[in-house]
Amino acid sequence: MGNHHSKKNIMIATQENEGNQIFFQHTMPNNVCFGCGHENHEGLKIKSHWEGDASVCVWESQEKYNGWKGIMNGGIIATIIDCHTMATATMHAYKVEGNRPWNSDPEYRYATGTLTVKYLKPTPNDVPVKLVARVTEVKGRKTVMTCELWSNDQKTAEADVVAIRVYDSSQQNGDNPFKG
Ligand SMILES: CCCCCCCCCC(=O)SCCNC(=O)CCNC(=O)[C@H](O)C(C)(C)COP(=O)(O)OP(=O)(O)OC[C@H]1O[C@@H](n2cnc3c(N)ncnc32)[C@H](O)[C@@H]1OP(=O)(O)O
Repeated sequence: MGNHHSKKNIMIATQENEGNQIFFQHTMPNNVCFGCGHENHEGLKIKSHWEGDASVCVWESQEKYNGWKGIMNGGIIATIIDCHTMATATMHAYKVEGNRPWNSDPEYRYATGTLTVKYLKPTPNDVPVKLVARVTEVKGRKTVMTCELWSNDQKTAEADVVAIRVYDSSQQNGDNPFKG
């Protein structure tokens, strides 16, 4: 059992650390989220990483995520922005605490408080998109971010996002709906 488990972890690490790139989501086991969970086999499986102070996600859509034919569905755009920014808020919190790993204590979890997307141009659904998020403010349990969506060299959407820290293992008392 123990061996089986560690083999599985090794396999995940090999598959997912493409090149030497470490993606935020690959340090997050048991993540069943539709947008970013690698345990959600029907999900979008986005992958985010730091490029300096910005977090970046390159994601390739599929035909089933069309809005109008050939144009990416707006809800899917909101979903990838949501997941990329929640992972960014999470990893930023760990980064400012000495870049400690996600599986170290205390464990923090974030949920979307507010997500405002401005759709600027149609986003082609048949070329990879790039998300670029930046933390603009951390205040109490809130992390405020901007996120841009780029298709080729065109910015097709921009978002303002507020993530709220909804779980802190050092403060946990009683039930927490986000701990499941
Ligand atoms: C680990 C990485 C993997 C990530 C995977 C999962 C990513 C998935 C992301 C999601 O889809 S999460 C699901 C969608 N979001 C939710 O279900 C959240 C539902 N809402 C809530 O549970 C509560 O409304 C919430 C926790 C967001 C806030 O309630 P609280 O009672 O904790 O907030 P409180 O009233 O104490 O306010 C704390 C601060 O947050 C601010 N705030 C509260 N709700 C807000 C809101 N909705 N938007 C923006 N700011 C908000 C509030 O103004 C205040 O700021 P200040 O300290 O500056 O005064």
